[in-house]
Amino acid sequence: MSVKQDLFGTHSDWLSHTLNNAVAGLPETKTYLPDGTRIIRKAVGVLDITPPSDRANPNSEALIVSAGVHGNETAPIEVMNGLVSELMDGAWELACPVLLILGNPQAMVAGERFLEVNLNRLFDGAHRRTEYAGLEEAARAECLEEICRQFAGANRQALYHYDLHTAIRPSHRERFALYPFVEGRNVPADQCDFLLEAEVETLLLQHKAGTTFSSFSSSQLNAESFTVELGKVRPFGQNDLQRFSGIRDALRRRFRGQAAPSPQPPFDQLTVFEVVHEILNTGRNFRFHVPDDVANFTEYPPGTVIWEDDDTEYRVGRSPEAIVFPNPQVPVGHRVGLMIRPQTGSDENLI
Ligand SMILES: O=C(O)CCC(=O)N[C@@H](CCC(=O)O)C(=O)O
Ligand SMILES: [Zn+2]
Repeated sequence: MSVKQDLFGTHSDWLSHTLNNAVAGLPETKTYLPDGTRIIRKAVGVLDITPPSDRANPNSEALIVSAGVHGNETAPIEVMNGLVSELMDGAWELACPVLLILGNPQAMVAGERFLEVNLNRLFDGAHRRTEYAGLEEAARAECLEEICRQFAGANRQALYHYDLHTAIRPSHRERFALYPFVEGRNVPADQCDFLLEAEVETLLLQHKAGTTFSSFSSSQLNAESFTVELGKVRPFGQNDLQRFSGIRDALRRRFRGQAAPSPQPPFDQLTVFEVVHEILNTGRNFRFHVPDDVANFTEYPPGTVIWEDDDTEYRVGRSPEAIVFPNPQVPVGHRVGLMIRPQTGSDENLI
């Protein structure tokens, strides 16, 4: 039997196997590529891939790469599936341990952001909250956390996590990354260069810890983690994958253990914003004053009322602020959007 058959049965590739087994609880399966690379399918949509022990890992790193945490954000899923196919077809050799994750297979089948609850709000233990008991997404978050912990425990190299997404709204900045907040943590310069290599020119620094996948891996696994927004949400088959070649090529370079190129024009300057306010649906007659169709990074002048409820309101402060991820259709307590402004002062959060 071929490696593909071992892992994916009659299905042509990883994505097809994942979509066709989204509700199945398949047992763990292990196989080896002809070059000795070990592939373990830890769960549906989760591959733990380790090069032979005598192969050099020049960048001394282990990588977690995830996509499809939101089921309708399909382009990064297609990018990852393509890289897995290349590896399995022997197009190149893997140099470092990688954990590849398609986050929410059932939502991918449904073509929806999520089924019952937003998976990307359930990490860092939030899946244990009583209101989420018995939900598919809570079980998936728990499963993914455990697999990531095992991977981090088994691979003592520097750990990196890139959680790949696409955005619901159009955006004045096509690609941007979010750096989860961890007390005392600064963005390493080599990670800024990696984002530029992936043609991601904008970085948002979170101002408080959250319950996203990247927050979990950075705070609990000590990974350097980023949520990376790579373009616009589209159904499977409708993505222009050329627009995603930056992340594809940059990830492939890391997987192969090749040296980092120095940033090249036009992708040689990272623009950094800081989150100044997270808008939450307070549930107290919450009113959101940002129109439904507004693009990410739309700027509002000082004094603009962004939201209000029966007790309070939020106005833009002394300098202009921009909105990211505006979405009032979320449950009470969940995020309606982020208010950001260009990073002030020196680059104190960058090293
Ligand atoms: O376009 C949108 O409104 C959402 C896109 C998306 O899924 N973004 C992530 C960002 C996670 C983070 O803050 O690190 C999300 O909302 O989960
Ligand atoms: Zn998303």
